[in-house]
Amino acid sequence: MSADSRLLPSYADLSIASPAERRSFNALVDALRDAQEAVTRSRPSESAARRAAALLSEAAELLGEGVPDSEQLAGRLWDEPGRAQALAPPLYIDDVDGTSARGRVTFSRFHAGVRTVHGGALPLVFDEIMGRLATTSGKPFARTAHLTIDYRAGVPVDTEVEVFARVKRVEGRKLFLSSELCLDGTVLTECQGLWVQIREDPR
Ligand SMILES: CCCCCCCCCCCCCCCC(=O)SCCNC(=O)CCNC(=O)[C@H](O)C(C)(C)COP(=O)(O)OP(=O)(O)OC[C@H]1O[C@@H](n2cnc3c(N)ncnc32)[C@H](O)[C@@H]1OP(=O)(O)O
Repeated sequence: MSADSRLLPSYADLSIASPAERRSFNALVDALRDAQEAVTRSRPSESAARRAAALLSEAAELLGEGVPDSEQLAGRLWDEPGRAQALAPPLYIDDVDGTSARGRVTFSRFHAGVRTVHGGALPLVFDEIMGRLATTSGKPFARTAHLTIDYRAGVPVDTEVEVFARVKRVEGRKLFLSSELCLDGTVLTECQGLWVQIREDPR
């Protein structure tokens, strides 16, 4: 896959892994997402639960103790939807320019509370799209300082919803952004956010 540099944050480093390593690691994270969802949906027999637990433990053992976080790939494959981490659902970012961003996401039962998406899972997506918007188009590294969420209506699982974000104004190092998650033109959840460009890049 050839990355569209317009969609990537200023700090994305695509040279951290070869194309083959990227593909195999991304497939591993996809399998982890599938396992999370399968566990959530299942009601296994005692023996099936024990067998599945043993297989998952074997996979964890195979992966070993890991590398220092500066070398990890999880969360850093910026051109992959979900950037190879399994905490947040994969966000497909379709467009980002200097002032707005647009994407799509499908939550599944792993992220559900009672029939609708859990209120703690939604900020993962807002932080992702607004964070991407705050740091693309040549903007320097910035951190999330403040988020306010309004839950207008429940977000359904297993349904693709659209996510929009925009820069409302910039005051020095402060970027004020807003974002909303919509289904068929109806706003389900909205978010106001403040990103602050840090004085010194720590990376
Ligand atoms: C899905 C999971 C995946 C996991 C896979 C991970 C994979 C890994 C990949 C790498 C990922 C990289 C992604 C990076 C993005 C983060 O890391 S975001 C993480 C969450 N955010 C944080 O941890 C931020 C913690 N806070 C801070 O670091 C500092 O407080 C900040 C936000 C940088 C600000 O610090 P500062 O520059 O010293 O700010 P300061 O000079 O005090 O204030 C500047 C201005 O901002 C205002 N301000 C500051 N904070 C606030 C606030 N909270 N409210 C209102 N105003 C504020 C001040 O009032 C001030 O305003 P003015 O007086 O200038 O008008």
